[in-house]
Amino acid sequence: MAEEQYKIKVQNVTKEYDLFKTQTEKLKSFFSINNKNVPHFWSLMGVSFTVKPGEALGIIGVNGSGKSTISNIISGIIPQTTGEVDVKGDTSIVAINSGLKKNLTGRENIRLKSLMQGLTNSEIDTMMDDIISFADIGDFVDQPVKSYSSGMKSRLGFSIAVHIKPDILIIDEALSVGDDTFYQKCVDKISEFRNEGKTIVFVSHALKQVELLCDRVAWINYGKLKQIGPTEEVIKEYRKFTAWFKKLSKKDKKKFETEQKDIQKHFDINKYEQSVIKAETDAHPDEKNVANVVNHRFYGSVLREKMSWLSKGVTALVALAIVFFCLVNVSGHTVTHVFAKPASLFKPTKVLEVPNNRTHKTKIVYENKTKKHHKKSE
Ligand SMILES: Nc1ncnc2c1ncn2[C@@H]1O[C@H](COP(=O)(O)OP(=O)(O)OP(=O)(O)O)[C@@H](O)[C@H]1O
Repeated sequence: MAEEQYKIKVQNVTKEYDLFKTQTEKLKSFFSINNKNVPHFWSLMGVSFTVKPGEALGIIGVNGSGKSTISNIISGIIPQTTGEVDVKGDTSIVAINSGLKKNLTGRENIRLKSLMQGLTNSEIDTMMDDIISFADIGDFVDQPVKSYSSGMKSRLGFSIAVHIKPDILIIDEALSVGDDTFYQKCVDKISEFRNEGKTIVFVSHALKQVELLCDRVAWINYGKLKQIGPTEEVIKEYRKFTAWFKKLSKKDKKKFETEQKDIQKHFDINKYEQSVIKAETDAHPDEKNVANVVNHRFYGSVLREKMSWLSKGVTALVALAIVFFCLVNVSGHTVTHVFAKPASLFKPTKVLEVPNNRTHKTKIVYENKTKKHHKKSE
């Protein structure tokens, strides 16, 4: 069987957040044996899909459903908690709140983002005027980005992203803040991008834009992939859902949302893994090692975000050793002396400088306890 051609593949991807209330709570959790009291939230509860080369995939869903989480994971901005993410090529993300450094000017941001994408300074110099002219932000290009409106940030971000010509362009709600003229320029640029056979992931609430720009759509619903398929079909179902939701009373809306969020809070990753193993074993009864393959897919490509007990122990030991050697250094004793007389760690040797009529100073070292003194040099 020929292997499926894809540009992006996400498989069994989850994202967990710890909902700490304070920084102290976060610090305490590092040292605590039992973290069960910290509430968890699963922004994604096992999402799988592929994006084919040259395809424009729309991602839709209500607020907080996990759209930005998945687009940030694909772009490599945040890591997934479990699952496999395979992206074949460079990505460039345009999002309202990502990518631009607010203390740098527009021009500096252009250079920084382009350098990060692997372009050389001379390539950037050649593109600079085009990027500035597309963004159309006038003299503001030499002002710090923190002084920009959200529309201006979006213009600059979009302009940089399309000019550095990535293989995959990810647009997260960035068109929603621009005005009509800029929006049309972006649509034209995206179409141009599509005609060049580049891959696009387009996250948006604007269903009309999605209909116009996307070949297929993924509907993410409270952390799960509810549906993926041809744009028309998925948008039709999504519209039915939003129409149903709008008709609910305020109380029922609240109840529905709370129920969904509760499912996300109580998601059990181990149960999910078992369900994937079962489904894959049922689908391929002759395959051996399904459990190992699934476990490797879940955890093989992610760094554990939480430290194991062994790592915590080793980190604590290293920290203690560093503190010990600092104290030994400050005390002025040798390590063997401190081991022989641990109390001396807190009784530093005194160094007195006695002036004399020679060209260098004479140091007389007094040991605290004995008050003996030794001439170190003369
Ligand atoms: N750093 C974080 N810590 C805790 N929860 C987070 C964090 N980032 C996102 N979330 C939660 O994850 C869920 C998904 O967020 P995400 O931003 O992906 O949603 P979205 O679909 O893009 O929403 P919107 O349409 O409003 O942009 C939300 O409930 C959000 O509160």
